[in-house]
Parts: sequence; structure tokens; C-alpha cells
Amino acid sequence: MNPTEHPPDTPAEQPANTAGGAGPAPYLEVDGLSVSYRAGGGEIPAVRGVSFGLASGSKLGVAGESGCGKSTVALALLRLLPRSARIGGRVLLDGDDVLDMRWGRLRAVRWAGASIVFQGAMHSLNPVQRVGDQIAEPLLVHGSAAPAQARAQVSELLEQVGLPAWRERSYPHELSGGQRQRAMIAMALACRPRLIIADEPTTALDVMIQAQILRLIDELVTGLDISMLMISHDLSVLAETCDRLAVMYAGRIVEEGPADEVFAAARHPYSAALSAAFPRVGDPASRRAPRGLPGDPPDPSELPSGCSFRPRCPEVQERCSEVDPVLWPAGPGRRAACVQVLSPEQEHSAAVRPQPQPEETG
Ligand SMILES: Nc1ncnc2c1ncn2[C@@H]1O[C@H](COP(=O)(O)OP(=O)(O)OP(=O)(O)O)[C@@H](O)[C@H]1O
Repeated sequence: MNPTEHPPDTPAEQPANTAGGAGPAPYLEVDGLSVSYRAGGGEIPAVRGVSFGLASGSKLGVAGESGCGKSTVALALLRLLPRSARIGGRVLLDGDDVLDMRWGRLRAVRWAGASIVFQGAMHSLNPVQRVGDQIAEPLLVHGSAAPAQARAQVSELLEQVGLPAWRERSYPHELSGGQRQRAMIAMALACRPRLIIADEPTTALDVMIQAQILRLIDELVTGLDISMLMISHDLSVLAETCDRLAVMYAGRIVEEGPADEVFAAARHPYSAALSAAFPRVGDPASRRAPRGLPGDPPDPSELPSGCSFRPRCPEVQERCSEVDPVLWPAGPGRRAACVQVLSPEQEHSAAVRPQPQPEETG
């Protein structure tokens, strides 16, 4: 992978520091991240110039519908993308560019610098290996523990995630979905990473178990002072768990800011629609029934001219087909990529670029 390669149709994005203002350098800093997949003789621009920062110990939620590029961002952070992916931009982990790292350094960073909890633990765990051996693996690979020590640490990790120590001898199929996800969390914690990336960690679970797993993740990352990037299509879950939110649409961040504010008073019509689609359960202030958003996200290889959300936007204006807004200040610590947050002067400034591929899709 060549870190200097940008997909040809990827414009530079305004830096969006989601770390939350001045202070120490963020532990994770993503700058102009672009990923395209080679498929069917063409290129699918899955992520288009995404930038954000994550301060040590803080929690950022990344929301958006299926296909908006969330998982691609997560995989790019640890260079876990398939070979068909072309990646550009920078992913700084504690100041070191992951996209530029040599193999040895990259192996050291995975699990120990940052680890990922994927959706659907059944697919992430090896079905023919005992759970304890799988949790011990990162400890042994990183040489941070001798086999006897690793055993003791596995018992401790299992206890931390609420599983009895004897479960180390179980195979994944002997555990329930929630227990498997707990085992995945134990594995992700094994090398005491400074960052956990949780990609839809509760998607495959029923609602009661979802709540337990989310509480567990929240307690662990808070207690151990680990930074977290949590990905979900459910804005209300992220608003409850995270300090800040970034909302993605068609491969870009379209809004970011403090979690409560974005959820309660979105500045981008897409974030508002997501928030309406996922009201907070049990919140008396949120008595509204869920409201779906008509239509589907665009095919990434056939984006409409101007703003990508325009064809579904309930607040669309004429100029939305002409301008393609980047993230722009939308209140203290907030940004949104919508012409509505711009003054007419700003609209003609560098804040707004013409869409590089202006073909109409119908
Ligand atoms: N290996 C691949 N080859 C080609 N296209 C891909 C590949 N992986 C993802 N894509 C495409 O890239 C875009 C972004 O996909 P991605 O999985 O990152 O989205 P997502 O928001 O995580 O969706 P979901 O919530 O369904 O996982 C989609 O259009 C998807 O079809």
C-alpha cells in the first residue's frame, strides 16, 4: 500500500479535530484518509478525505448507515484492509504513521497500541481453538508474557469481562453470543492497548445483551483509561456511550461535535434524520416514535453532483446541486458539512468546492 496514493477523485478535507479543542496531541490523528477499492474494472471510493483526532482517554462514536465507509475507516486504522484497497492520507498513532510503518513496527502496534473488537464474534474467533488459547495468543505473540504467566492473565481477563475462569477451556460454539463477545473483548484488552476500536460490537446480539455488553465496554475503557472509537449505525447508542460523535455519509464525515449536542440538536440534516430514526430508549425527553429516512445512500461510484445527501435531504435547496460543502464550524467544538451552516461569503470561499465528478445519476 502506498500512503501517498490518493484516489484520483478525493479532494483534500478540512482538518476536523474531534479531540475537543486545545490540549495534548491526540493519541489517534487521522488526516485526509481516503480509501478506494478496485472492483469490476473500476474504483469504489469508500472513504473520501476523512480527518479526526481522538484524545487519550476519550471516546468517539462514528455513526452512519450501512455502506457509508465506517468499517473501512476502522480497518484502515490498523492497515487491515484487503489487497484491493488503495489508501491515502495519514493515520498517526501516538505520532507514528501507521500507513507508513514497517512490518515489524506494525505488528507491535496491533493489539498493543490499538486493538479491534469486530461485529459478530463467531466469525472473529477461531471455531477449533479453545477460547483461553485465543485470548493468550496476543500476549505470547507480543512476548509480553511467558506461557504460565499468560494462563494467569487469561483467567484475570475472563474475570474482568464477567466470564468464569473455567471458560478458557471452552470452544466458541459452547458460548452464547454475548459470552463470545465478552471473550473478544478480553482478547482486545489482553495487551493493554491505549485504544480500542469497537466496530458494531453488539449488532448480532439481542437488546438485553446489547445493553450489558455496551455497559461492560464502557466500564472497562473508562476504568482502564483506554481511548475508544466505537462504530455503530445507532446514533442513540453512541450518544450514550461516547464523548463526541462523527456522522459519516457517502464516505465523508458530514458532522462532528460533542455527542449530546449532535444527538439532540444536529446541524446537518442527515445527522438529524439518524437521530430521529434512533430515539433514546427510556429517555423521557425523547418520546417521539422512530422516524425512518426514505431512500438509500448513493452508490459510492455514482455520487450525485453537489452534496451527496441532496437527493434524500428534506431541507434541500437549489444551490445544493452546485456546491459540495466540507466540514465548517457550526458552533463551539462543532462542525457540519452543509450549506446551511455557511454564510453566502463563506459559500464562495475555500469552504465549498465543486464536486469533481459532476455527473447526474438520475
Ligand atoms: N472489499 C471490498 N471490495 C469492494 N468494495 C468494498 C469492499 N469492502 C467494502 N466495500 C464498499 O465500500 C463501501 C463502504 O463499505 P463499509 O463496509 O466500509 O461501510 P460500513 O459503513 O461499514 O457498512 P456496514 O455497516 O454495512 O459494514 C461500500 O460501498 C462497500 O460496498
